[in-house]
Amino acid sequence: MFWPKPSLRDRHRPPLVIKALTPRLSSISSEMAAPHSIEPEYDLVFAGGGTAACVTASRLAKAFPNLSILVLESGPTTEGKKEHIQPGQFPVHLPPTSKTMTVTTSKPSKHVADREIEIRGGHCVGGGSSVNWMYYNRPSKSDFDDWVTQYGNEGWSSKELIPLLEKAETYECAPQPADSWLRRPVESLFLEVGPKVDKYRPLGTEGNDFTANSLNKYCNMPKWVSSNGRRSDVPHHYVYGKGLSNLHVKDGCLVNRVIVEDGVATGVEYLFDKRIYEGAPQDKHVVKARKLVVLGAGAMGNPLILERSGIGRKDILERAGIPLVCELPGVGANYQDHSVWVTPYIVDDSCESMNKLWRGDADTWAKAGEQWEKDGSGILGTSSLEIAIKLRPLDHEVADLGPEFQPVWDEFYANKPDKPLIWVCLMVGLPADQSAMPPLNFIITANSLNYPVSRGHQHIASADPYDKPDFQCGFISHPADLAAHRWGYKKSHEVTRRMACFRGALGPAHPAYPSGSAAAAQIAETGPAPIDAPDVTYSAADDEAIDACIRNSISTTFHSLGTCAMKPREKGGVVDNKLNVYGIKNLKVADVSIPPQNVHSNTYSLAVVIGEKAAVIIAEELGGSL
Ligand SMILES: Cc1cc2nc3c(=O)[nH]c(=O)nc-3n(C[C@H](O)[C@H](O)[C@H](O)COP(=O)(O)OP(=O)(O)OC[C@H]3O[C@@H](n4cnc5c(N)ncnc54)[C@H](O)[C@@H]3O)c2cc1C
Repeated sequence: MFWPKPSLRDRHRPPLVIKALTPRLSSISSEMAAPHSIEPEYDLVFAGGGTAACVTASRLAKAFPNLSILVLESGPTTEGKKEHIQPGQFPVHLPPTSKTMTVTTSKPSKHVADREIEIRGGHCVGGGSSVNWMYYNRPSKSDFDDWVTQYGNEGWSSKELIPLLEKAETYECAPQPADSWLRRPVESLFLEVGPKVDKYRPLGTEGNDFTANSLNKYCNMPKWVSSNGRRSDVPHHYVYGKGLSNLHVKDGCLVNRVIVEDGVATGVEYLFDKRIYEGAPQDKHVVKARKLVVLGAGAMGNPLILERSGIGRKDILERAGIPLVCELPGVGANYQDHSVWVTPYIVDDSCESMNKLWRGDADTWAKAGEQWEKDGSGILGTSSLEIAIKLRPLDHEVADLGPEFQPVWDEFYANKPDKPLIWVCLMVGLPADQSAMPPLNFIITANSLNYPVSRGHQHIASADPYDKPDFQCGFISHPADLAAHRWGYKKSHEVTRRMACFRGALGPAHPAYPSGSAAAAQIAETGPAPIDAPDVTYSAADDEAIDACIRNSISTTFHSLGTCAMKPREKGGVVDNKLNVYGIKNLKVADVSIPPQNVHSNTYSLAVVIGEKAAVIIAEELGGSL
């Protein structure tokens, strides 16, 4: 969810790297010269073997046993590896040295205090589903319906997509047993204190029901973790061991470009990824696709493959020396994420947390490992993201967000009651390098903006597939986004500072208020405020301090999307409602690069539903059904 890099003027902060956990990464053989033998031709070829691609490919492989399907994934395989199975291990994928994640660095921008923000993405079979934080959050109905009413994508309404999402769902969200480590005291405290602090926002039971009923309630949230404590990733549930002999998933295969002949995609060019298979020869190979090429390289990968194939904005291709095949200016535009402001707090030792595990404490690892082996329970069996509130300003609160936000409210939110503005979640631990910090007990609250107005882009900088792209995340470049984060922080802080376990805000990550203000006095407190204490009052100068802190700290939820938008070509679209790339036959895109507009939820569920929908579309075109 976050992995903030200190700003240039904030170098004193510790580098946020979980060094202690790094050695646990599995090592990947560097000796194989030709890691795979790949046939010269398949019926379908997938470029990228992430979340959505694995869903689509496996559904089709099962429904059409005579169809040969190749999936080329640039990252390593995940089969049977504990770091992809044990939920509590998710932070091991985050360090900069990780081979299971890519890091894409956004160019510095004045909106984020000239910082370079790093965005991580899954880089392994299963993509994000194999490394993410497993928080299960569903979009709202209107999120899908907007794709039809605003962008003309027939077939993508909530009525059509929700059954597909439910088909994929196997998670269990029944109440947890009393002795479960899930819903620990600190989380119960948040759920208990929240409704007392804010009389308009009660305790709820279902945070995830597609409608306005989920909003403005303090709720338990489900996770992509099964009752036996296993990560619900896509490959272990759709691909590995499923007897799909016609589905060939090859790891360490980096797709360079799509081969287009006379306007038809006929295959892809790939090479063995030297980051996975060190020393592998770097010559390029071609594999033909008899029927279809499907891009599933995600919001970060697809624009790069398309542009290297000559499909994209003319000036970008010219700059990289790539001949134009199809002019499609929308490729790589429209980049979106859910920007997040993570605020750490110190809590007392009564709060059982993940901190010792994530600091690499050997004893904690040994005990947690033993317990997990026994029955999948304990801290290795959870991702520790269990509760949330989806905040939507009430009518009397909208004015508090200020004049920059009002037009956005009027245009986007006012008539869509199922759209929250910010979701706040609490994590019982600080998933970052704590080696330079005192061994205190930390929790974090994370305030994520659901529908940022700000946009970024992802483009190639050259024709070299290993080159760093020209990436701009665009965070808080629109003032309404800043206003929304400011409001969300004030709301969640009122709850956290009243929890009995509260022992202070972790200084550098919170605003540096001007001395003498009420906010400055409050932020220095080292114990809980009474439930009936007045809310903090903020002066204009305090708000400026908050804004500065947001610019200095804002980060990513790793929910990159929208860079190959499904909308009309003349409006910057890249694919039509059947996922066909405009201007090229036999080429589709199927993953979270296609949403024309954001959804409020975390994006694993979105990737799965897009994968399911893509399978339905392709099955129909193949003359069958699922
Ligand atoms: C650290 C992290 C935490 C997250 N936490 C959550 C969470 O708690 N809950 C939630 O709902 N969502 C979460 N997400 C988001 C969610 O996992 C992703 O949005 C989703 O998995 C994206 O699916 P996708 O199919 O679009 O792309 P991906 O799953 O990213 O798949 C794209 C694949 O393509 C491969 N690829 C890229 N370029 C090439 C190329 N040229 N050749 C071959 N292969 C290529 C990549 O290696 C990758 O495996 C998280 C994501 C991350 C990274």
